Amino acid sequence: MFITDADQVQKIMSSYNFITKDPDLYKFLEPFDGKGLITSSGSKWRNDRRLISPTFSKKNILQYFNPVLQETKILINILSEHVDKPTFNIEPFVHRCAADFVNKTFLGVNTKAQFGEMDYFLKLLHRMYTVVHARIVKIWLQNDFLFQLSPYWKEHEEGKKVILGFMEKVIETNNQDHQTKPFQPIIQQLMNMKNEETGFCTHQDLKDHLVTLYTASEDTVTLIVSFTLVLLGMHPHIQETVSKEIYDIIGDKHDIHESNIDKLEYLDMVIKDVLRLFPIASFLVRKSEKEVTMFDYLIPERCSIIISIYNIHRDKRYWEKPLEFYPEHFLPEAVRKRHPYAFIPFSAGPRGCIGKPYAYMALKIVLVTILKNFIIESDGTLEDLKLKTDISIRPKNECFPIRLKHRNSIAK
Ligand code: HEM
Repeated sequence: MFITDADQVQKIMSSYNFITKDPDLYKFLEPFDGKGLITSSGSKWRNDRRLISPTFSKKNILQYFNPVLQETKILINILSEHVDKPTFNIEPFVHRCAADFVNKTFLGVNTKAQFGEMDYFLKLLHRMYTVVHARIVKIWLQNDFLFQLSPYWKEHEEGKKVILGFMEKVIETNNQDHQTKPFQPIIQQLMNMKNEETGFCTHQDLKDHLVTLYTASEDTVTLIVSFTLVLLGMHPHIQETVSKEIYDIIGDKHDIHESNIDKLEYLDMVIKDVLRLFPIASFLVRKSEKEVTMFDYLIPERCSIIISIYNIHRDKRYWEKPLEFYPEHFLPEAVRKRHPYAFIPFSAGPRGCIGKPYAYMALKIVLVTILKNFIIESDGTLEDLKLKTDISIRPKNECFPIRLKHRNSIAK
């Protein structure tokens, strides 16, 4: 079943009959994610989700504000080299920065991805999104024997070795690291939950959850920052309105502070319209746990339901300018009038994204800090951005071209 109607999505997503992901598709993530939150189901998912959720509450993730900001300031220094230089692809720079702050805040390790230390790892990780997606969409690769004969197999095995090996090393290092940090990384919080009674969190649980959280965060945040910068470069008047808001709320002498986050309302609208145009997961697949009648159809047990977020986000029934970058879609009165399930970039309901508060915080820190320092320029129009999708949605040529100029003083 293919769903593109917000009413139907609401019924599916808020029902416990549809919280099982389609195992025939999600099983290809399991060699990496094991039984982490994205791939697990049933009581394992329910228990783990209940235990992990408080770790990602808006209040708890604020302790990561400064570590994310510190890494972003390193990014600014690196980007300064590109001021007044020709067009370049911003994505690898944001990706390395995101890797460093995710490593710090989730895994409790200090890395220097921004200085090239993790380039092989990040390239391999990126490649795995393509390999896993290929297995999902190319039916012949779903057969283990044929997959092992394909050129993807060697990469898949190398990816497993390097990514899982990295997580093992991180867990080992964390067990030996008794220094007190000004914040408690996610790994530490998960380890503190170790409990014989609940059975959580074994070594395997820890590894599965860390790989899942890692892969769910670094690529998503990188892509949304990169898409936003390209769109702001294409729409100078929107960029100036954001810059003015930043100046009014933060001024040009200080860094962004955690108390500013909720006040940056126009920036929030900008990010949301980027999430609308480029929903990281362009579609979701759920499986019915039992036979039900819904919207006048009999949905049999184990029926696959495909929810096309991409189509809903560009449907003229819900959006005034569906194919344009138009942050005003998120003015409070427009939001009030719209169906609540017409905008679901983080999915929704019990299986909605656990990392939403972390994502919004990181997106705002990185975008504000870049926009306080630079004016972004990019050529072309939104229509020129041809997309493809692997595990995430991204430009077909994987390039986010921009130019930078110094912003000496933010728009006053
Ligand atoms: C802009 C950033 C992000 C977007 C657009 C996004 C989007 C999504 C979507 C659409 C889903 C549902 C996937 C599905 O049903 O298969 C999801 C689930 C999930 N996301 Fe995110 N995500 C983002 C950032 C993050 C971050 C930063 C984390 C890490 C904390 C994270 C962790 C997860 C996890 C663990 C799940 C599975 C939840 C469950 O099934 O219980 N995400 N995300």
